[in-house]
Amino acid sequence: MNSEDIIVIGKKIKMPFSKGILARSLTAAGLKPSIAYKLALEIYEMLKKENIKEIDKDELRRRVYYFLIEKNYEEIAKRYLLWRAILNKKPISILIGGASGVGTSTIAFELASRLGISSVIGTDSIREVMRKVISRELVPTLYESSYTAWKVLREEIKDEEKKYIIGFERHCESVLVGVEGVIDRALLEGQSVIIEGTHLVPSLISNKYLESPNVIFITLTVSDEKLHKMRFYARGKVSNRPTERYLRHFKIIRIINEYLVVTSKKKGIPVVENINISKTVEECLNIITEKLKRILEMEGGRVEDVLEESL
Ligand SMILES: Nc1ncnc2c1ncn2[C@@H]1O[C@H](COP(=O)(O)OP(=O)(O)O)[C@@H](O)[C@H]1O
Ligand SMILES: O=C(O)[C@@H](COP(=O)(O)O)OP(=O)(O)O
Repeated sequence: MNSEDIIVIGKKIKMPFSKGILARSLTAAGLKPSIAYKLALEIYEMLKKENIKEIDKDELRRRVYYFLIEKNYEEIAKRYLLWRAILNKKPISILIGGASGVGTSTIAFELASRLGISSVIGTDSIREVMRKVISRELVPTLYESSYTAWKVLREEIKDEEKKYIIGFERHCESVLVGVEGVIDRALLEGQSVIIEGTHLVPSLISNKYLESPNVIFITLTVSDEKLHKMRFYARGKVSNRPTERYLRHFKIIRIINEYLVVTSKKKGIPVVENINISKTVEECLNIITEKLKRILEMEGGRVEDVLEESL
Protein backbone atom coordinates (compact mmCIF):
# COMPACT_ATOMS: atom_id res chain seq x y z
CA MET A 1 0.00 0.00 0.00
CA ASN A 2 1.14 3.51 -0.80
CA SER A 3 1.53 5.99 2.09
CA GLU A 4 -0.68 8.38 0.09
CA ASP A 5 -3.58 5.91 0.09
CA ILE A 6 -6.67 6.25 2.24
CA ILE A 7 -7.15 2.86 3.89
CA VAL A 8 -10.65 1.38 3.95
CA ILE A 9 -11.15 -0.98 6.89
CA GLY A 10 -13.62 -3.80 6.35
CA LYS A 11 -14.67 -6.62 8.69
CA LYS A 12 -12.12 -8.99 7.22
CA ILE A 13 -9.65 -6.96 5.19
CA LYS A 14 -8.06 -3.56 4.81
CA MET A 15 -7.59 -2.13 1.35
CA PRO A 16 -6.67 1.18 -0.28
CA PHE A 17 -9.61 3.38 -1.28
CA SER A 18 -10.50 2.55 -4.89
CA LYS A 19 -12.38 5.12 -6.96
CA GLY A 20 -13.13 2.34 -9.44
CA ILE A 21 -14.82 0.09 -6.87
CA LEU A 22 -16.87 2.96 -5.49
CA ALA A 23 -17.82 4.12 -9.00
CA ARG A 24 -19.02 0.61 -9.87
CA SER A 25 -21.28 0.38 -6.85
CA LEU A 26 -22.67 3.83 -7.67
CA THR A 27 -23.34 2.62 -11.20
CA ALA A 28 -25.18 -0.39 -9.76
CA ALA A 29 -27.40 2.04 -7.88
CA GLY A 30 -28.34 3.61 -11.22
CA LEU A 31 -25.81 6.37 -12.02
CA LYS A 32 -24.27 6.68 -15.46
CA PRO A 33 -20.65 5.37 -15.34
CA SER A 34 -19.18 8.78 -16.24
CA ILE A 35 -21.10 10.56 -13.44
CA ALA A 36 -20.38 7.70 -11.02
CA TYR A 37 -16.66 8.04 -11.61
CA LYS A 38 -16.79 11.83 -11.27
CA LEU A 39 -18.62 11.54 -7.93
CA ALA A 40 -16.26 8.80 -6.69
CA LEU A 41 -13.38 11.14 -7.42
CA GLU A 42 -15.12 14.00 -5.57
CA ILE A 43 -15.70 11.76 -2.54
CA TYR A 44 -12.05 10.75 -2.59
CA GLU A 45 -10.96 14.38 -2.75
CA MET A 46 -13.33 15.32 0.07
CA LEU A 47 -11.79 12.64 2.34
CA LYS A 48 -8.29 13.71 1.36
CA LYS A 49 -9.11 17.33 2.16
CA GLU A 50 -10.25 16.27 5.63
CA ASN A 51 -6.90 14.55 5.98
CA ILE A 52 -8.53 11.16 6.61
CA LYS A 53 -5.96 8.38 6.54
CA GLU A 54 -8.18 5.44 7.50
CA ILE A 55 -11.92 4.98 7.26
CA ASP A 56 -14.24 2.22 8.41
CA LYS A 57 -16.40 0.70 5.64
CA ASP A 58 -19.63 1.50 7.53
CA GLU A 59 -18.51 5.10 7.92
CA LEU A 60 -17.57 5.31 4.24
CA ARG A 61 -21.02 3.99 3.30
CA ARG A 62 -22.65 6.67 5.45
CA ARG A 63 -20.48 9.39 3.96
CA VAL A 64 -21.31 8.28 0.41
CA TYR A 65 -25.03 8.21 1.25
CA TYR A 66 -25.09 11.76 2.62
CA PHE A 67 -22.87 12.99 -0.20
CA LEU A 68 -25.41 11.67 -2.74
CA ILE A 69 -28.32 13.25 -0.84
CA GLU A 70 -26.49 16.57 -0.82
CA LYS A 71 -26.04 16.32 -4.57
CA ASN A 72 -29.80 15.71 -4.97
CA TYR A 73 -29.48 12.04 -5.91
CA GLU A 74 -31.96 10.87 -3.30
CA GLU A 75 -33.24 7.76 -5.12
CA ILE A 76 -29.72 6.68 -6.06
CA ALA A 77 -28.62 7.19 -2.45
CA LYS A 78 -31.41 4.93 -1.18
CA ARG A 79 -30.66 2.24 -3.70
CA TYR A 80 -26.96 2.39 -2.95
CA LEU A 81 -27.59 1.94 0.74
CA LEU A 82 -30.20 -0.78 0.28
CA TRP A 83 -27.77 -2.82 -1.77
CA ARG A 84 -24.90 -2.42 0.65
CA ALA A 85 -27.16 -3.16 3.62
CA ILE A 86 -28.69 -6.27 2.07
CA LEU A 87 -25.47 -7.72 0.75
CA ASN A 88 -23.90 -7.17 4.16
CA LYS A 89 -26.80 -8.84 5.94
CA LYS A 90 -27.70 -11.81 3.81
CA PRO A 91 -25.86 -13.88 1.26
CA ILE A 92 -27.58 -14.13 -2.10
CA SER A 93 -27.04 -16.50 -5.01
CA ILE A 94 -27.80 -14.99 -8.39
CA LEU A 95 -28.36 -17.46 -11.23
CA ILE A 96 -27.95 -16.17 -14.81
CA GLY A 97 -29.13 -18.79 -17.29
CA GLY A 98 -29.60 -18.84 -21.06
CA ALA A 99 -28.58 -20.80 -24.15
CA SER A 100 -24.96 -20.84 -25.27
CA GLY A 101 -23.87 -17.47 -26.67
CA VAL A 102 -26.69 -15.30 -25.33
CA GLY A 103 -24.24 -13.58 -22.98
CA THR A 104 -24.57 -15.20 -19.55
CA SER A 105 -20.86 -14.88 -18.68
CA THR A 106 -20.59 -11.30 -19.94
CA ILE A 107 -23.62 -10.15 -17.94
CA ALA A 108 -22.65 -12.17 -14.84
CA PHE A 109 -19.24 -10.48 -14.70
CA GLU A 110 -20.78 -7.03 -15.17
CA LEU A 111 -23.27 -7.66 -12.37
CA ALA A 112 -20.55 -9.02 -10.09
CA SER A 113 -18.42 -5.96 -10.63
CA ARG A 114 -21.29 -3.52 -9.94
CA LEU A 115 -22.53 -5.40 -6.88
CA GLY A 116 -19.09 -6.08 -5.46
CA ILE A 117 -19.65 -9.86 -5.51
CA SER A 118 -16.29 -11.50 -5.89
CA SER A 119 -17.37 -14.99 -6.77
CA VAL A 120 -18.62 -15.82 -10.27
CA ILE A 121 -18.83 -19.48 -11.25
CA GLY A 122 -19.56 -20.78 -14.74
CA THR A 123 -21.63 -23.94 -15.01
CA ASP A 124 -19.15 -25.23 -17.58
CA SER A 125 -16.52 -25.30 -14.80
CA ILE A 126 -18.95 -27.17 -12.56
CA ARG A 127 -19.48 -29.55 -15.49
CA GLU A 128 -15.72 -30.23 -15.58
CA VAL A 129 -15.79 -31.12 -11.88
CA MET A 130 -18.77 -33.44 -12.38
CA ARG A 131 -16.93 -35.18 -15.22
CA LYS A 132 -14.21 -36.08 -12.72
CA VAL A 133 -16.68 -37.81 -10.42
CA ILE A 134 -19.17 -39.37 -12.86
CA SER A 135 -17.85 -41.75 -15.53
CA ARG A 136 -18.65 -41.49 -19.22
CA GLU A 137 -20.13 -45.01 -19.07
CA LEU A 138 -22.58 -43.96 -16.37
CA VAL A 139 -23.71 -40.62 -17.86
CA PRO A 140 -22.50 -40.28 -21.46
CA THR A 141 -24.50 -37.06 -22.02
CA LEU A 142 -22.35 -35.27 -19.45
CA TYR A 143 -19.33 -35.66 -21.72
CA GLU A 144 -21.03 -33.90 -24.63
CA SER A 145 -21.95 -30.25 -25.10
CA SER A 146 -25.47 -29.08 -24.28
CA TYR A 147 -26.31 -29.09 -27.99
CA THR A 148 -24.73 -32.47 -28.87
CA ALA A 149 -25.88 -34.55 -25.89
CA TRP A 150 -28.78 -36.01 -27.94
CA LYS A 151 -26.22 -37.95 -29.99
CA VAL A 152 -25.45 -40.32 -27.10
CA LEU A 153 -28.99 -40.93 -25.83
CA ARG A 154 -29.55 -44.62 -25.24
CA GLU A 155 -33.19 -44.60 -26.31
CA GLU A 156 -34.45 -43.81 -29.75
CA ILE A 157 -36.59 -40.67 -29.98
CA LYS A 158 -38.34 -40.03 -33.28
CA ASP A 159 -39.39 -36.41 -32.75
CA GLU A 160 -36.27 -34.33 -33.51
CA GLU A 161 -36.95 -31.37 -31.21
CA LYS A 162 -37.90 -33.67 -28.37
CA LYS A 163 -34.66 -35.58 -28.87
CA TYR A 164 -32.55 -32.40 -28.63
CA ILE A 165 -34.36 -31.26 -25.51
CA ILE A 166 -34.13 -34.63 -23.75
CA GLY A 167 -30.42 -34.77 -24.60
CA PHE A 168 -29.99 -31.24 -23.24
CA GLU A 169 -31.85 -32.08 -20.02
CA ARG A 170 -29.83 -35.26 -19.40
CA HIS A 171 -26.65 -33.25 -19.96
CA CYS A 172 -27.74 -30.61 -17.45
CA GLU A 173 -29.12 -32.90 -14.74
CA SER A 174 -25.77 -33.95 -13.34
CA VAL A 175 -24.28 -30.45 -13.70
CA LEU A 176 -27.17 -29.16 -11.59
CA VAL A 177 -26.19 -31.48 -8.74
CA GLY A 178 -22.94 -29.52 -8.61
CA VAL A 179 -24.73 -26.17 -8.99
CA GLU A 180 -26.99 -26.93 -6.02
CA GLY A 181 -23.91 -27.90 -4.01
CA VAL A 182 -22.29 -24.55 -4.79
CA ILE A 183 -25.44 -22.67 -3.70
CA ASP A 184 -25.65 -24.69 -0.44
CA ARG A 185 -22.03 -23.99 0.36
CA ALA A 186 -22.29 -20.27 -0.41
CA LEU A 187 -25.38 -19.87 1.78
CA LEU A 188 -23.74 -21.83 4.59
CA GLU A 189 -20.64 -19.65 4.45
CA GLY A 190 -22.67 -16.46 4.22
CA GLN A 191 -21.09 -15.58 0.86
CA SER A 192 -22.86 -14.14 -2.17
CA VAL A 193 -22.20 -15.83 -5.48
CA ILE A 194 -23.21 -15.49 -9.13
CA ILE A 195 -23.59 -18.71 -11.11
CA GLU A 196 -23.94 -18.43 -14.88
CA GLY A 197 -24.39 -20.72 -17.84
CA THR A 198 -26.60 -22.74 -20.07
CA HIS A 199 -27.13 -25.57 -17.57
CA LEU A 200 -29.47 -23.57 -15.34
CA VAL A 201 -32.71 -25.21 -16.46
CA PRO A 202 -35.71 -23.88 -14.45
CA SER A 203 -37.67 -27.14 -14.72
CA LEU A 204 -34.76 -29.17 -13.31
CA ILE A 205 -33.69 -27.03 -10.36
CA SER A 206 -35.38 -28.12 -7.11
CA ASN A 207 -38.17 -25.91 -5.86
CA LYS A 208 -36.20 -25.54 -2.65
CA TYR A 209 -33.84 -23.22 -4.54
CA LEU A 210 -36.43 -21.60 -6.80
CA GLU A 211 -38.49 -20.61 -3.79
CA SER A 212 -35.59 -19.60 -1.57
CA PRO A 213 -35.57 -15.88 -0.74
CA ASN A 214 -31.79 -15.97 -1.09
CA VAL A 215 -31.78 -17.23 -4.66
CA ILE A 216 -32.50 -14.90 -7.59
CA PHE A 217 -32.86 -16.51 -11.01
CA ILE A 218 -32.85 -14.64 -14.33
CA THR A 219 -32.85 -16.14 -17.83
CA LEU A 220 -31.23 -14.25 -20.69
CA THR A 221 -32.26 -14.54 -24.30
CA VAL A 222 -31.51 -13.03 -27.70
CA SER A 223 -34.72 -13.26 -29.73
CA ASP A 224 -33.09 -12.07 -32.92
CA GLU A 225 -31.42 -15.10 -34.56
CA LYS A 226 -28.99 -13.03 -36.61
CA LEU A 227 -27.77 -11.14 -33.55
CA HIS A 228 -27.35 -14.39 -31.62
CA LYS A 229 -25.29 -15.84 -34.48
CA MET A 230 -23.06 -12.75 -34.57
CA ARG A 231 -22.19 -13.25 -30.90
CA PHE A 232 -20.38 -16.49 -31.80
CA TYR A 233 -18.24 -14.62 -34.33
CA ALA A 234 -17.43 -12.01 -31.67
CA ARG A 235 -16.55 -14.67 -29.11
CA GLY A 236 -14.46 -16.65 -31.62
CA LYS A 237 -12.19 -13.60 -32.05
CA VAL A 238 -11.33 -13.27 -28.37
CA SER A 239 -11.34 -16.89 -27.16
CA ASN A 240 -10.28 -20.23 -28.50
CA ARG A 241 -13.83 -21.50 -28.75
CA PRO A 242 -14.27 -22.18 -32.45
CA THR A 243 -17.14 -20.17 -33.98
CA GLU A 244 -17.65 -22.91 -36.55
CA ARG A 245 -18.67 -25.50 -33.92
CA TYR A 246 -21.44 -23.28 -32.54
CA LEU A 247 -22.68 -22.27 -35.98
CA ARG A 248 -22.88 -25.92 -37.01
CA HIS A 249 -25.18 -26.58 -34.06
CA PHE A 250 -26.92 -23.23 -34.19
CA LYS A 251 -30.36 -24.69 -34.99
CA ILE A 252 -30.22 -26.79 -31.80
CA ILE A 253 -28.88 -23.90 -29.71
CA ARG A 254 -31.92 -21.86 -30.87
CA ILE A 255 -34.25 -24.72 -29.84
CA ILE A 256 -32.58 -24.74 -26.40
CA ASN A 257 -32.94 -20.94 -26.22
CA GLU A 258 -36.68 -21.19 -26.95
CA TYR A 259 -37.08 -24.03 -24.46
CA LEU A 260 -35.35 -22.06 -21.69
CA VAL A 261 -37.52 -19.00 -22.37
CA VAL A 262 -40.76 -21.00 -22.29
CA THR A 263 -39.89 -22.99 -19.14
CA SER A 264 -38.66 -19.84 -17.38
CA LYS A 265 -41.94 -18.07 -18.07
CA LYS A 266 -43.89 -21.10 -16.84
CA LYS A 267 -41.93 -21.04 -13.59
CA GLY A 268 -42.27 -17.28 -13.16
CA ILE A 269 -38.56 -16.66 -13.77
CA PRO A 270 -37.90 -13.27 -15.43
CA VAL A 271 -36.57 -13.40 -18.99
CA VAL A 272 -34.33 -10.54 -20.10
CA GLU A 273 -33.49 -9.71 -23.69
CA ASN A 274 -29.71 -9.18 -23.99
CA ILE A 275 -29.25 -6.70 -26.82
CA ASN A 276 -27.35 -3.86 -25.20
CA ILE A 277 -25.03 -4.73 -22.29
CA SER A 278 -25.79 -1.70 -20.11
CA LYS A 279 -29.55 -1.99 -20.64
CA THR A 280 -29.44 -5.71 -19.81
CA VAL A 281 -27.43 -5.06 -16.65
CA GLU A 282 -29.80 -2.27 -15.65
CA GLU A 283 -32.81 -4.53 -16.14
CA CYS A 284 -31.19 -7.34 -14.14
CA LEU A 285 -30.35 -4.89 -11.33
CA ASN A 286 -33.97 -3.69 -11.26
CA ILE A 287 -35.23 -7.27 -11.01
CA ILE A 288 -32.77 -8.05 -8.22
CA THR A 289 -33.59 -4.87 -6.27
CA GLU A 290 -37.35 -5.44 -6.53
CA LYS A 291 -36.98 -9.03 -5.34
CA LEU A 292 -34.85 -7.97 -2.38
CA LYS A 293 -37.38 -5.31 -1.41
CA ARG A 294 -40.19 -7.90 -1.54
CA ILE A 295 -38.17 -10.29 0.61
CA LEU A 296 -37.57 -7.59 3.18
CA GLU A 297 -41.27 -6.79 3.29
CA MET A 298 -42.21 -10.49 3.54
CA GLU A 299 -39.93 -10.78 6.53
CA GLY A 300 -41.89 -7.99 8.14
CA GLY A 301 -39.13 -5.41 7.66
CA ARG A 302 -39.48 -2.05 5.96
CA VAL A 303 -37.01 -0.74 3.44
CA GLU A 304 -36.88 2.54 5.41
CA ASP A 305 -35.94 0.67 8.61
CA VAL A 306 -33.11 -1.17 6.88
CA LEU A 307 -31.84 2.12 5.54
CA GLU A 308 -32.04 3.75 8.93
CA GLU A 309 -30.34 0.80 10.62
CA SER A 310 -27.40 0.99 8.27
CA LEU A 311 -26.86 4.70 8.77
N1 LIG B 1 -25.28 -7.26 -24.96
C1 LIG B 1 -24.23 -7.61 -25.71
N2 LIG B 1 -23.86 -6.82 -26.76
C2 LIG B 1 -22.83 -7.15 -27.55
N3 LIG B 1 -22.07 -8.24 -27.38
C3 LIG B 1 -22.37 -9.06 -26.35
C4 LIG B 1 -23.46 -8.79 -25.46
N4 LIG B 1 -23.51 -9.78 -24.54
C5 LIG B 1 -22.50 -10.63 -24.86
N5 LIG B 1 -21.83 -10.19 -25.93
C6 LIG B 1 -20.69 -10.85 -26.60
O1 LIG B 1 -21.20 -12.06 -27.19
C7 LIG B 1 -20.27 -13.13 -27.05
C8 LIG B 1 -20.92 -14.30 -26.30
O2 LIG B 1 -21.17 -13.91 -24.96
P1 LIG B 1 -20.83 -14.85 -23.71
O3 LIG B 1 -21.04 -14.03 -22.49
O4 LIG B 1 -19.54 -15.54 -23.90
O5 LIG B 1 -22.04 -15.91 -23.86
P2 LIG B 1 -22.43 -17.19 -23.00
O6 LIG B 1 -21.62 -17.16 -21.75
O7 LIG B 1 -23.90 -17.01 -22.76
O8 LIG B 1 -22.16 -18.35 -23.89
C9 LIG B 1 -19.06 -12.55 -26.34
O9 LIG B 1 -18.08 -12.22 -27.30
C10 LIG B 1 -19.59 -11.30 -25.64
O10 LIG B 1 -18.60 -10.32 -25.45
O1 LIG C 1 -22.32 -27.11 -23.71
C1 LIG C 1 -22.41 -25.94 -24.08
O2 LIG C 1 -23.45 -25.44 -24.56
C2 LIG C 1 -21.25 -24.96 -23.93
C3 LIG C 1 -21.60 -24.11 -22.72
O3 LIG C 1 -20.80 -22.98 -22.62
P1 LIG C 1 -21.30 -21.48 -22.99
O4 LIG C 1 -21.32 -21.38 -24.47
O5 LIG C 1 -22.65 -21.26 -22.39
O6 LIG C 1 -20.25 -20.58 -22.36
O7 LIG C 1 -20.00 -25.57 -23.69
P2 LIG C 1 -19.05 -26.30 -24.81
O8 LIG C 1 -19.26 -27.77 -24.63
O9 LIG C 1 -19.47 -25.81 -26.15
O10 LIG C 1 -17.66 -25.90 -24.44
